[in-house]
Amino acid sequence: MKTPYVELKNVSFTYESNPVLNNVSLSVEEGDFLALIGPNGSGKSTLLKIILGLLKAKGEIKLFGEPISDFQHHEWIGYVSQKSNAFNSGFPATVKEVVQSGLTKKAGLFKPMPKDAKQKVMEALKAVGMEKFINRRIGELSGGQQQRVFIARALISEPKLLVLDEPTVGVDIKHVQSFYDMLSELNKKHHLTIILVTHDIEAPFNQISHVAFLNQRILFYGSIDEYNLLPKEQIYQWYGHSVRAV
Ligand SMILES: Nc1ncnc2c1ncn2[C@@H]1O[C@H](COP(=O)(O)OP(=O)(O)OP(=O)(O)O)[C@@H](O)[C@H]1O
Repeated sequence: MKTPYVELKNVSFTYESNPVLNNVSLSVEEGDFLALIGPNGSGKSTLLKIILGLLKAKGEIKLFGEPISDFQHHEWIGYVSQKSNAFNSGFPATVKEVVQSGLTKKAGLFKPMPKDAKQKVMEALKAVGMEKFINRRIGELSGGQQQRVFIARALISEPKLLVLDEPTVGVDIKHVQSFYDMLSELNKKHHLTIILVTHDIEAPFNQISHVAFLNQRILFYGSIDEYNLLPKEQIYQWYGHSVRAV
């Protein structure tokens, strides 16, 4: 059996006196495309921060087979946070500069850029369909385009696992499908394992492989085929009153 990239067993977390995660267990294997879904405030971002080592939780957490406390290869995990695409039009950095800044994770802040930096920037931009925008100012792009640039920035350090927190926030509704198509291509063609956090249960899930439904605890975890067999009313009920069945 392959070693899971992420393995959580009975993970619990409390902010001061506010319990947020209760006995969460799940695993992400190489090649998976996992959607972590749940309503606002259900603990999704907190769980990601625990996986990224930014918050310390109770329970067992292993990354690439190692206990998180021993894990050193942080460059294996690319992360794009929820509010990464909040630039105003006056922001001076170009797409090239933003993507290239992702190389410092691998090269180290004060080391020179590798000689093939430009080529790597181009490859990362091609993978997200943004190569034509290399010399544009990041602030002049749409929310969805900026999000793609931030994914390219994460890809440039050649991660094995890409973690995306609500990547379609700020993406125009008519571009959401092509955004998911791009992620699917990264998963299938570039063999990238992906964890995607979203509170959107209407997202086009046809390209993902697994779903974990979180609301403080895991209410469902399984393949997309198993998820699709769930009665819609059940999913809406898990969401509480924030979403109505159609
Ligand atoms: N730094 C913090 N200190 C205290 N409580 C926090 C902190 N960050 C989040 N919380 C609380 O923890 C709970 C879970 O928050 P979290 O951001 O993990 O949820 P989420 O599922 O990602 O929500 P959303 O979909 O709205 O982004 C919420 O009740 C939130 O108010």
